[in-house]
Parts: sequence; structure tokens; C-alpha cells
Amino acid sequence: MNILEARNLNKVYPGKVSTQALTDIHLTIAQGEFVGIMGPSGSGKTTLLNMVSTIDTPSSGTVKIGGQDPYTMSKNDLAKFRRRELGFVFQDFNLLDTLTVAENIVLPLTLDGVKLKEMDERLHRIADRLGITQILKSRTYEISGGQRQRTAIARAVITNPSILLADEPTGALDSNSSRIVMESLESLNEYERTTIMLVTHDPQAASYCHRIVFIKDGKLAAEIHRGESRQAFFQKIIDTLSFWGGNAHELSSIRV
Ligand SMILES: Nc1ncnc2c1ncn2[C@@H]1O[C@H](COP(=O)(O)OP(=O)(O)OP(=O)(O)O)[C@@H](O)[C@H]1O
Repeated sequence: MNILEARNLNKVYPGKVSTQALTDIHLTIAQGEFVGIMGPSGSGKTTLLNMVSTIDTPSSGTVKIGGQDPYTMSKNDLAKFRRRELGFVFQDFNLLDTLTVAENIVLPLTLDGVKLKEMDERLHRIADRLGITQILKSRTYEISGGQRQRTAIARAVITNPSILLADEPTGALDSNSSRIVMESLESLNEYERTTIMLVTHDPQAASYCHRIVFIKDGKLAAEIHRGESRQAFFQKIIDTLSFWGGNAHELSSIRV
């Protein structure tokens, strides 16, 4: 079953000189897939993510998530749909410093009136999966960047969303924390069957995906699939990036 179906997606930003940020994008993501979106700066990755996450509206084309078209929903239904069906993870964590790790994670459930016992069960299951059980009572300023990002991931998936949308989740992390965060996402995908769409510049992070879609100048440029070896996939990503316009600036940020 497809969780995401984007068809003929176009986005034009109007202005003195209008920008065609996306041209005729088709993208489907099946349940349980872990898909990376890569491409040079300005290629349209964030624009695509914003169309899928309903943060912005396509100029034309359709987006369906779990068979539902969020762009035909009323404001109230869309707010509910976002809260229940979409999980968001960003580069800068967006945690509330006045709350503990546990309080941050269960926040979306309190908005939906979930019972305490169920909240507690879900909290411990996810925390266990992400290796953050021992810091549940800590404040967010007492923990490392990698632990903060795993807290943000836990908060994003505690509602069992249809798809987890991650925008550069390792962008603010050192290589060791990045690895732990990517292993956490891999574990969620493998054991909880969480469907993930990840936008990243980082080939090392991208090598955890099953499939990578490359965008260039707003168009789908290439697609590669991971075989058995993550190391071989990493090399394939580097080769594809250099072929499709991973310029010196892009490749300089690669962590090997
Ligand atoms: N709000 C906006 N108004 C006008 N133009 C925009 C807007 N947002 C993005 N663009 C333009 O659309 C194109 C795609 O931008 P987008 O941010 O989606 O690229 P990106 O691949 O995410 O880049 P980066 O990797 O640098 O984040 C670029 O030419 C950008 O300048």
C-alpha cells in the first residue's frame, strides 16, 4: 500500500521573477519504506517536503497521504490530520526547554486526550526503542544534541503517524551523534515499520535509506536503491551526487 502518492506536482513561487521550484514531480512511498531526498542547494527538496507536509500548497498536482487528500480538508480537519498522520523532525529539534524529555515526548498525546496508562506504555516502548529511557526525567538542556534529536523523533512518532517527515535531522550534529540518530531511525523503520521520508545533504545519513530520489532544478533526476551493503550504497550516493550536480560546496560537507 502506498502511504504517499504525489502526482504531477508543480510549484511556482510568484514574484517579480517567478520561480518554478518543482516541475511535474511523481513520487510514491510505500508503507514501511525509508526514502531519502537529495539534491543540490535550491533544487526543491524543502519545497517538496513542504507540499507533502501541507506546510505549503502546490500550484498544481495532487498529494495523497494514506489515500486522503489533505488539500481538500477544512482547516480543523487538516490540523487534526497533521497531528495524527504526520510526524515532523527538524534540524533544530524544537523541544520545549521548560519540560522534561518525557513531557516533551507525550505532548502530542495530551493534546488528543489519550489516557495516562496508554501514554505511559507508548512512552516507554518508544524510549526503549530509541535508547533514551535513562534520560526521560532530564531537562532538554541537560542532554546532548543526539539525545535531543532522539527525543524529537520520539515525540514525532508517539502518535503512530502514517509517515515521518525528517528535514536534515543530522544537520546540527557531530558525526557520532548523527550515526546514533540514523541508527535510531533505521531501528524505528525496521521494527516499528515506520515509513520515513528524509531530506538530507549528508551522504552518510542518506546511506541508511532504502531508496534515494535525487532532485535537480525541481525535477526528478535519478533514483537509486540500496542493496545489502550500506558502505556500497554510500559510494553509489557519492557517485550519483557528483554526476547530478553535487558541487564542491555540497561534497565538502561529506563526513567519511
Ligand atoms: N518562499 C519562497 N519564495 C520564492 N522562492 C522560493 C521560496 N522558497 C524556495 N524558493 C526557491 O525555490 C527553489 C527551491 O528551493 P528549496 O528551498 O526547495 O531548495 P532546497 O533543495 O531545499 O535547497 P537547500 O538544500 O538549500 O535547502 C529555489 O530556487 C529557491 O530560491
